[in-house]
Amino acid sequence: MDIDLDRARALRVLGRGAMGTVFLVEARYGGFRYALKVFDKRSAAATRHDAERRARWELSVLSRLAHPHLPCLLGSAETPGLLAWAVPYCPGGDLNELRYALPDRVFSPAAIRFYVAEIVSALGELHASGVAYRDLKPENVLLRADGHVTLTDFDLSRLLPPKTEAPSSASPPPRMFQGGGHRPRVSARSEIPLFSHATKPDPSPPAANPSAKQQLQSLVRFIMKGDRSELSKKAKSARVSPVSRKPASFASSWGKSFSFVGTEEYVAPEMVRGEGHGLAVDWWAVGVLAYEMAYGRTPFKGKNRKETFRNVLLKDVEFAGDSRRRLPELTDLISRLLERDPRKRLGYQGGADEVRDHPFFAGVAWDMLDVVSRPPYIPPPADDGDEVVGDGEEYFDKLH
Ligand SMILES: Nc1ncnc2c1ncn2[C@@H]1O[C@H](COP(=O)(O)OP(=O)(O)OP(=O)(O)O)[C@@H](O)[C@H]1O
Repeated sequence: MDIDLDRARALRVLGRGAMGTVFLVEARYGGFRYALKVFDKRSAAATRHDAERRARWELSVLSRLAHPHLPCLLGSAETPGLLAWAVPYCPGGDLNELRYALPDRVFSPAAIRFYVAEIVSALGELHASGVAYRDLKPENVLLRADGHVTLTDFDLSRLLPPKTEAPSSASPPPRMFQGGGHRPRVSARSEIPLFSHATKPDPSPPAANPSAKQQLQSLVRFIMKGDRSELSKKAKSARVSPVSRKPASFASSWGKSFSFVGTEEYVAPEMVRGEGHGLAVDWWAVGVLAYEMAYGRTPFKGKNRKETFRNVLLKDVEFAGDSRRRLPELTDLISRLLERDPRKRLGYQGGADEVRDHPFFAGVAWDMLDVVSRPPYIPPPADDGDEVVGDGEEYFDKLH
């Protein structure tokens, strides 16, 4: 479905990444807000590292997602110079920002259980569809207004069948990628008339239309003079993103990728060794994330990248103080996720269900995470109306 920018105004820039700029956009009628990610095909970054292919891949993945802790695609638009898509707005910032706001910069075991359970649930859905996320880190875990989480940033994700057997003509393609994808659950949000027509997401690249084209060209100009102060503030707490955005190698054997992507402190040993990797890299990253939430630092960080990778391959995970005694389940979960041999790692054999069954998650209502679990932190009501950047309103008016 095409984005109808005639019904929208840009409020501010939410974030800027390697793949584009994300705006907070408000529907002119009804006031519904959503995030609009804009990829400028002609930017310097876009011409490097196969970025356009990654942007299209991200859009294609989003168009098929339907899970409470994964973003759903609200709409998209394309011009010769731009590709843009809308997803629900998450006003609570990300898990990294939240951790930095905590007095001792660590989460309680209960909060870790809550957030990691939702992340495991989201990864389980992605893996069931054959997609390895490959970029799990706190900066990519966004907080919704109700305090539940949503993963963002799918450009490094990759379609990988769950196991590494040779391809068989009898094996069906992963369910998300069968014949146009499955129809997402319709959320209340997607029924709001933001867009010119409400149909199920189109997995193919969106068609350009003249009006959207003009609007988006102007949007690029708006981006260029956008407010960077908000962004530089945020960058301080955020790790620099992926280690590499080289084109993914498609010379991969079935079920494994040999590309090297991710954020260095979160990269799994099999990826460092370059021996090919599968979905288990995401379970490794869950272990790193849980460790960072519990101890306020990642387990393998070195003085430089080389030392970090050496640590990933060789260093024993240190559990500070008496945490093995105080937090035996959490310590065990982290140890089993940070198993260097991917075949022995928790989640390798039994997928997300194996992780869900770990004693740390005892009592978690997996089927009703979104309903019965009380988030440890509810973001204050967003006051984004006061933060309109530049001439956001006039800018959209000029488009007509
Ligand atoms: N739905 C959203 N709601 C609120 N903020 C968002 C949303 N989506 C993205 N952002 C903000 O925009 C930033 C950049 O988004 P995203 O990570 O998708 O872009 P990217 O170009 O792929 O980034 P990266 O360089 O990390 O790959 C995020 O870190 C986040 O701060």
